[in-house]
Formats: sequence, structure tokens, C-alpha cells
Amino acid sequence: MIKVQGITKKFKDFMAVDNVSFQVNEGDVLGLLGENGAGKTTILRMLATMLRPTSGTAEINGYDLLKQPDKVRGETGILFGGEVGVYDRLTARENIRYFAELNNMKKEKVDKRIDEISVMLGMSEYIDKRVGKFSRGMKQKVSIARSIVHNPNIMLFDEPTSGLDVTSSRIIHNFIRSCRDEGKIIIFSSHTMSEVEELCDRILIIHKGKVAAMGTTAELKSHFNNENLEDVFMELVGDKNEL
Ligand SMILES: Nc1ncnc2c1ncn2[C@@H]1O[C@H](COP(=O)(O)OP(=O)(O)OP(=O)(O)O)[C@@H](O)[C@H]1O
Repeated sequence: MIKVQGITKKFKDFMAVDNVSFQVNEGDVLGLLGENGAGKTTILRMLATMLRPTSGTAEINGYDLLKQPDKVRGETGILFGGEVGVYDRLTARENIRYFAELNNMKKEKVDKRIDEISVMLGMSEYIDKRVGKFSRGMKQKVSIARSIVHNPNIMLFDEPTSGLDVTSSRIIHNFIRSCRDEGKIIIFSSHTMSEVEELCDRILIIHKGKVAAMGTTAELKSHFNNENLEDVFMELVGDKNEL
């Protein structure tokens, strides 16, 4: 379970995330929706222990975010910004293996796990090729494979399908569903309403660092008396003066 309590991040005088609280249970997929700059990545980076909250904290599968960051890291698989940190001169397998070693996986298990993931994400054709000439989508898959190689219980994915074609997006969607079925927790940010609507058990809408709304798609639609999630979103975050 993830229990976020009043998490806040200030960059100098700018309040990027303001007193955000929410809970996610095992087997739940939570979607983070918000305009550019709303604070989604900052929330994910704090939960991934990459950024220290200014105040507030979180409990992640029983571990305290601030007091037990190493334990929290062991529980989480993180994906940020697509190809960042993919080493061009290494093959896809070597990139993934490097992360497996960083996560203290036993050497004899690593290759079998990489083969499994490679089939699951449709990477078999290029798993042993150098990533330098890969397309953005192929690199994105290497990043995803790398983030899940140690089979974490929690996945924090920042725009996981950004830049992917329809087939690849579908592979990621199916992967998220299978993680949910295994009882894992997934939090992901997205700008694609249909993706969020299709995959998420609950949606957290962030606006200017604050929680603007939270609930199931059905709850949000019924609360705002509107069948279209994009309209609900616009009602919450849109500039009412805009045409
Ligand atoms: N290291 C930093 N220093 C100063 N300001 C920052 C820093 N990181 C993020 N911000 C600011 O915090 C706000 C929230 O940024 P964040 O990246 O969390 O937004 P986001 O919701 O993920 O946006 P997007 O959808 O564009 O990815 C933005 O105004 C951003 O400029």
C-alpha cells in the first residue's frame, strides 16, 4: 500500500507540490492527470526517493519514505523521461543487466528474467543489439525493461507511452494490466485521457501542485455530471476565460 501524507515540494519560493495526500492499494492503478507543470513528475520523483519533500511524507509497502529510502527503492521500479540514462554503446540486454546488478539481482537469474521481459515487451529482435541506433520507442522499451527487471511491487511511470506507436503503447498497456493482476501497484502520469480512462482504477487530477479531484472515472463523471473525462478535466483545470 502507498499512503501519501501531505507531501509538499517547494523550489525556492515556488510551490510545485502543495500538501498532496492519497492512498493506493495493492492491485490498483492510479493515473495522474494534470496540465504541463502541474506537479506530476515532482510527485513521482519524491515517491521514487529522487527528490526530498519539503514537508510531508509517505509510507510505501510499510516503509517510511524519509527514514527507509533504500527499502523504498527496492520496492519500486521507476521510469522517467524515456531514454534518459540508456547507454548507447551497450546492447539492450547489457543496459538492462547493468540495472539488474545495481539492484543486487543474482547473476544466474538475470538473463532468464531479461529474456522473459524481452518477450513480454516485444523486444526479442533487438535485445542483443546496441541501443545507439534504436528509435525513441525502442529506447523507451529498454527503459521500461530496465525499471522492472528486479520485479518490483510498485511501478512509478512518468508518461510511459509518450512517443510510442499504437502497437508499442498497447504492449505497455497490457503490461500494466498484467502487473495489476499480479497485485502490484502502478502509478503513472499521462496526457492521454483514453489511456487513463481505460487503465486506471482511480484518477488523481493535479492542478498547480494541488489535488483538484480524485476518484474512479465513474465517480468523477457522475460528480461533474459529464460523461466525457476530458470535459471533466477541463472543468477542473481549464482557464474559464479561454474560448
Ligand atoms: N528542480 C526544479 N527546480 C525548480 N523548479 C522545478 C524543478 N522541477 C520542477 N520544477 C517546477 O515545478 C513545477 C512542476 O513540474 P513537474 O515536472 O512536476 O510538472 P508535470 O506535471 O510533470 O509537467 P509535464 O506534464 O509538463 O511533465 C513546474 O513549474 C516546474 O517548472
